[in-house]
Amino acid sequence: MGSNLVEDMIEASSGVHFSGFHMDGLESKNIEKPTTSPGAENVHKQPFIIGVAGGAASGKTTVCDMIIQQLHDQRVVLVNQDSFYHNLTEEELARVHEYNFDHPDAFDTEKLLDSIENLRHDRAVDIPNYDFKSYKSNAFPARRVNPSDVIILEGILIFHDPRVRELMNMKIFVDTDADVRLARRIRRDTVDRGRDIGAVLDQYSKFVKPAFDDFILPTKKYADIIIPRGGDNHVAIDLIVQHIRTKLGQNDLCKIYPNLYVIQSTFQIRGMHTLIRDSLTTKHDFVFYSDRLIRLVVEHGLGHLPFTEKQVITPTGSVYTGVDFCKRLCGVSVIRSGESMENALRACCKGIKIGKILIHREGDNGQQLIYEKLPQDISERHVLLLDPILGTGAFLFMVDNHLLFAFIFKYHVTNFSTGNSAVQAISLLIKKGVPESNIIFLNLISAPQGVHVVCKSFPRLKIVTSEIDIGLNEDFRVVPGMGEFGDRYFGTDDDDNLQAVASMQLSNQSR
Ligand SMILES: Nc1ncnc2c1ncn2[C@@H]1O[C@H](COP(=O)(O)OP(=O)(O)O)[C@@H](O)[C@H]1O
Ligand SMILES: Nc1ccn([C@@H]2O[C@H](COP(=O)(O)O)[C@@H](O)[C@H]2O)c(=O)n1
Ligand SMILES: [Mg+2]
Repeated sequence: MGSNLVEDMIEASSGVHFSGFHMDGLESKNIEKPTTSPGAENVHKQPFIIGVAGGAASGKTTVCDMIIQQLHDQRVVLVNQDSFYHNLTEEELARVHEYNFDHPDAFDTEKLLDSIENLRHDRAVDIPNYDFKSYKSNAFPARRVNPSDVIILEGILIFHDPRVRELMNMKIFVDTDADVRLARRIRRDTVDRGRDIGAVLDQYSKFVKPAFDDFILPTKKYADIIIPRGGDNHVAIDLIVQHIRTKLGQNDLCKIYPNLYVIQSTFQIRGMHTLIRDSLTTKHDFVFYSDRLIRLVVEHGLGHLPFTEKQVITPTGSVYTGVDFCKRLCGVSVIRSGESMENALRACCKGIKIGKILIHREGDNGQQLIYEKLPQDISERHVLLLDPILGTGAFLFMVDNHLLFAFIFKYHVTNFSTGNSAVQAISLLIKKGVPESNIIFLNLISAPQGVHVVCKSFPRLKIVTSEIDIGLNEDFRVVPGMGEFGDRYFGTDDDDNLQAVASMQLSNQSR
């Protein structure tokens, strides 16, 4: 590629671009469109959903009760899978000892999904109160459950259906020895449920044990946390409660995507954001405060790199056990805005190699022209991908049964210099052999739409950002945003015009 062409493209990339793929003709395709009303998807807070599975009488309910007790200042609701047992027919009731209550088909999973969907959308639901004595789910009045900050789903087979599993932000498996479970079950079923010990043992050997081996135990692999000894394991429960508290204090998107990291907000950080977002801020101040913020994001991103232990001798002759920095690193900036982050990276990582990527729409046929200059051995390096704004999303889709990098298009109008190019850049890095888990994407501001696309498409990559904005406006620009980052940073915006508009808006507001 000739240098003139590259220069032309860099020049062109400072304006608003229609990249890759046009909306025309797309309406009929079944492709999710981004929300155009700013923040629509963000206004409603998503609950933190915890799944608790394990064998019958393993201590699931006990663990849930302890979590709820410790989260006393949060709105927490427990939804038990038992509530969704099918009602038995007269025939089944007559031969209840032959009914398998431990099989996945014993539950009305559609109804459970429906209830959770309602709770997630802020609607109260009526959950049946199952009666283990009469085997009926309508023996008692239903329980009214209100939307909450935390929803705990508990049950022997709560991890069985992938649709239920996918709703969960955290999955816990209570792992208790089979003999302990059986002993507890005998006591519970004879004392609390008025059953005969012979029937309890028959049910156990005929249904409970085989179902545990066939359906419950195989779901243990989905657990994020396995708690041995159930409610006796106070350390595990404390850690879980701490984790939930952290997640509740975080941006909603961090609860959904474990690969998204928003740096802890402080008044200093808010102050810097206030300055760079202010349309009246001078170029000099914009660059100064952007640089400060970028430095923080870079330092935070570096904290996600692997390390090795290292011991040194201090001047007092003592041993200090510390860590050695990860050596095989490289930065990659997405031209042009990403270049504003290079200095901060160089200041933190002496002599770091920095590659560049430019992605440009060529013509109207959706072709992408990609300029890249990357280190030869990039596949062996951890990559810090630099782009200050993650704006719109993009979609991976199939064309003629081929899912290829060349077919990754943006499906709507976007500003080329903002984050949408991230998906193409990441795909290019992966195509060059960089493992997805070796990529850390650093930016200052992310729009939820961009986060959804990047985090879903690349779940092993990490995004480190300093603030998540409300959304995108009808022009697919991040709002509240900060305008054209590249233009403001490199001084190619029409300052006078911008400031005149802002002053006019301010004076209108104060009238
Ligand atoms: N750590 C424990 N020590 C003693 N008994 C326990 C313990 N955990 C639970 N139990 C008892 O065992 C029975 C089953 O516990 P539960 O929490 O209801 O299990 P699950 O919900 O998994 O069926 C209950 O009677 C409960 O009181
Ligand atoms: N009518 C019923 C319904 C269910 N069971 C047993 O309950 C167990 C699940 O409940 P946990 O609280 O122990 O998780 C399951 O093993 C069923 O066999 C029942 O006995 N009668
Ligand atoms: Mg229970």
